[in-house]
Amino acid sequence: MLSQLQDIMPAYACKVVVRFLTVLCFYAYFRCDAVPENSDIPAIAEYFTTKGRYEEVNPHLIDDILAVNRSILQPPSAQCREVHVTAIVRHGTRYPTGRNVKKMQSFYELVKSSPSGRESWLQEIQSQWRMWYTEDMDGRLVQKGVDDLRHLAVRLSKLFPSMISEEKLRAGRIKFATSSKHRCVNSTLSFKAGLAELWGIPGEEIQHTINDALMRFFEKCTRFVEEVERNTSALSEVEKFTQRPEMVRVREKIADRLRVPYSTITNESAEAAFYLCAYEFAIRTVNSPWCRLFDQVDAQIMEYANDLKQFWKRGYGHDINSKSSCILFHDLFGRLEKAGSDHRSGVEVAEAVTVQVGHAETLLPLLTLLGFFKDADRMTSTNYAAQTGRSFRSGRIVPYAANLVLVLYDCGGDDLRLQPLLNERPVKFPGLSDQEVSMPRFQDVKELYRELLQGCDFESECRLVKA
Ligand SMILES: O=P(O)(O)O[C@H]1[C@H](OP(=O)(O)O)[C@@H](OP(=O)(O)O)[C@H](O)[C@@H](O)[C@H]1OP(=O)(O)O
Repeated sequence: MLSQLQDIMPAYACKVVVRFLTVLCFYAYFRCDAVPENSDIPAIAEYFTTKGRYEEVNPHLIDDILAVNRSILQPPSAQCREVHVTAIVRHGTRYPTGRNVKKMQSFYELVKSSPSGRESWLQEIQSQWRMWYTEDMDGRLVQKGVDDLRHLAVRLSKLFPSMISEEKLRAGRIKFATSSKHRCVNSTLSFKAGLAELWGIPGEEIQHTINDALMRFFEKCTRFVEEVERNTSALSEVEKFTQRPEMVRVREKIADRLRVPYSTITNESAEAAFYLCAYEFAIRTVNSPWCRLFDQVDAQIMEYANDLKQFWKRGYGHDINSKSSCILFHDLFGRLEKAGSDHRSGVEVAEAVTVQVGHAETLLPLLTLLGFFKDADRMTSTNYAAQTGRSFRSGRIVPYAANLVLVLYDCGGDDLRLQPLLNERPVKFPGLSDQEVSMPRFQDVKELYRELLQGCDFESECRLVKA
């Protein structure tokens, strides 16, 4: 090329042109290339929201899945004894739902028919990777999800050895309840199997009940179903965000990386690409080539899009979202109250431990009702830039196997304490000031939620008010 150039221009000019063309070629190559990945964990794994692994919230478990740190539990005095433990748990890692498998299959066909990639990651998708997801997977629990719950059971028994114990299990003082969905039932069986293996007892002897009134309250709450679930305008901010510049740019960058027209990449395409990256990692622990379609900025925008859905469908977006969990709130505090009064009157607490297995949409409305992760500004389609520091990040709150654990302690002299933990880390009840010192008094917690304890009636909250 240089010789041809020299025929038409002076030598010094040739060098300038060649240098410019070289820089241009490098720019062209890297402009379309995806994010360089050289680790087992996708650089964007923290942004997978409700499709994220539990380990991203507790990275110490990557090296030791059974690691616990009992020093995080700091009762105010050595005489404090656990009276009752309640764990409300999301099921473990699961397959995509049928609806998302369809999106993923369509996007895979689109990428297969895109121009042959020069990049190794695109060549891998187009010539090696095979679509293995099928619609009949339908959100079922995967082996990783079985392990998630088995390991959680062992860790919680190590954290609370006097409560989650073989003795209490054999005495029938550990009760299990689950959503009827197969992913939750199988998660419950896995949790029980974890304990059975730990203590060498047959797992099938441990009973559990199906309780959708508690674990799937959102289906039973008529006002939620009519005003949110079946009302597309309830999620209007979610829809609007798909047309905002941030999300438009994400789609354009995917199109650039695939060298297809911008019109080819729809919002469902971007979702499907993100899900393929997230599920390949969560289910197979593979940093798949699909993740190369997103850089960190793209992933943060995809995270916001899903958090926006969780905010408006399960969180602070609509009051009925949290009020639909009143039935679970009263079940929880009613049991704590009974355990406290039985213990104080010298009666054995019949239900020492309760394990309830549900969904992300079981936990998020309850956490919202309790005031957790409430930010100063509501999440909308237009304030993404101002929300980058938000606390309402669903991947940090309800990853697979997420768990809200409440421990009631008797510290003597009528001093009952209540310690909340989320994903095995102590959290502070929002609005209680003196928690810096130690776990709050149960009485102070009840005072904090007095209005809810006296009201929050599921039937009246969920009754559809005639227009
Ligand atoms: O986007 P999908 O279809 O996966 O959404 C699922 C929910 O999954 P999530 O949004 O939480 O990742 C699923 O919640 P899960 O805790 O059971 O995984 C929910 O049960 C299912 O109905 C879908 O929720 P949606 O709100 O109906 O989209």
